[in-house]
Amino acid sequence: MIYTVTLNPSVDFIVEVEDFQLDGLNRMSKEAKYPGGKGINVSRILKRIDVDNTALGFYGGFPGEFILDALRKEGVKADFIQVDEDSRINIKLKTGHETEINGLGPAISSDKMNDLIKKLEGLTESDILILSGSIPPSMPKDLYQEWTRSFAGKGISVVVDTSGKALLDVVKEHPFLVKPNHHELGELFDKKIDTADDAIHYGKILVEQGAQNVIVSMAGDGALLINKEEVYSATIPQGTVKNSTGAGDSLVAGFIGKWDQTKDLLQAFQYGVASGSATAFNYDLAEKQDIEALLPQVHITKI
Ligand SMILES: Nc1ncnc2c1ncn2[C@@H]1O[C@H](COP(=O)(O)OP(=O)(O)O)[C@@H](O)[C@H]1O
Ligand SMILES: O=P(O)(O)OC[C@H]1O[C@](O)(COP(=O)(O)O)[C@@H](O)[C@@H]1O
Repeated sequence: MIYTVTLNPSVDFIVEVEDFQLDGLNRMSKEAKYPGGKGINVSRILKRIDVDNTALGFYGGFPGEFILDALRKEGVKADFIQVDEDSRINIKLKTGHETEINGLGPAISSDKMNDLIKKLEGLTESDILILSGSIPPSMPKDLYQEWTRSFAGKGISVVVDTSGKALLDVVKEHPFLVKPNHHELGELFDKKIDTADDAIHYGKILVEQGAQNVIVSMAGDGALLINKEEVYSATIPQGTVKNSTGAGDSLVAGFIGKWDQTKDLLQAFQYGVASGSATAFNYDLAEKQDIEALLPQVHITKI
């Protein structure tokens, strides 16, 4: 079974404004609200591609109810722990540019954290654990590292999608997959990454430090899969970007879903990239048919 953990879920409030005025009154030309947070997005895509999974995490207040209700309507299995404060509302402002304003999220007490740990205690070797997104400020900063050490140590495949020091610390604990985008990868080494060669160079360092597989996504400019044995690059389908929120999460979901079904890394990589682009070309996350329509445009080459 695949479990996703979203410590800091969100309502993603997508707001479009034409001719945005910084100091003026702006009116929305289009708006939408979706359940968000990285693990939740992964679970929604997994469900859409028929991969059994359970979403875990914390929820609170009316945004939390919105998130759970939306997951219920889509048939996503969810087992969330209620907290006192409201789940966050993240603003995704579309003005011709994409600007994101993400909230801090509610405080999580150590009792609530222990409730979540209890839910994870039953995981076994055949399970996959996906830890995605920011860690709320009230929780230990090294939580992903601790959990990766503990669960990967039991033979569970752990996937971590995070950034900064949390990511650098996690790779030492041998996660099955990490997926920085090229900006996040550059940040780790204080370098600007503009080329695939640079991305390969720094991606390989994450592998040397312990990650089993590293996917470096570079938005519309390609993606790389790097492990101890090989490096592969993927072409990205052509299309019009409608809303790239959740594109990275869709890549992770497509990759892990296909890996779970086939144990074939290249098929998984191709499916992951098609999933990321299919979401970027849609307003909400992609549907299975959108993903599969893009597969012929994703060509994988060994480097
Ligand atoms: N402009 C784009 N055109 C086509 N596909 C895109 C575009 N932006 C993102 N994607 C798809 O989404 C994936 C993840 O996007 P990226 O922006 O690199 O990650 P993140 O969302 O984590 O920042 C890419 O590998 C690609 O498949
Ligand atoms: O936990 P963080 O890092 O604040 O990110 C949360 C945000 O990321 C998202 O999961 C989207 O992530 P990606 O665009 O990287 O796939 C949104 O749904 C959510 O608002």
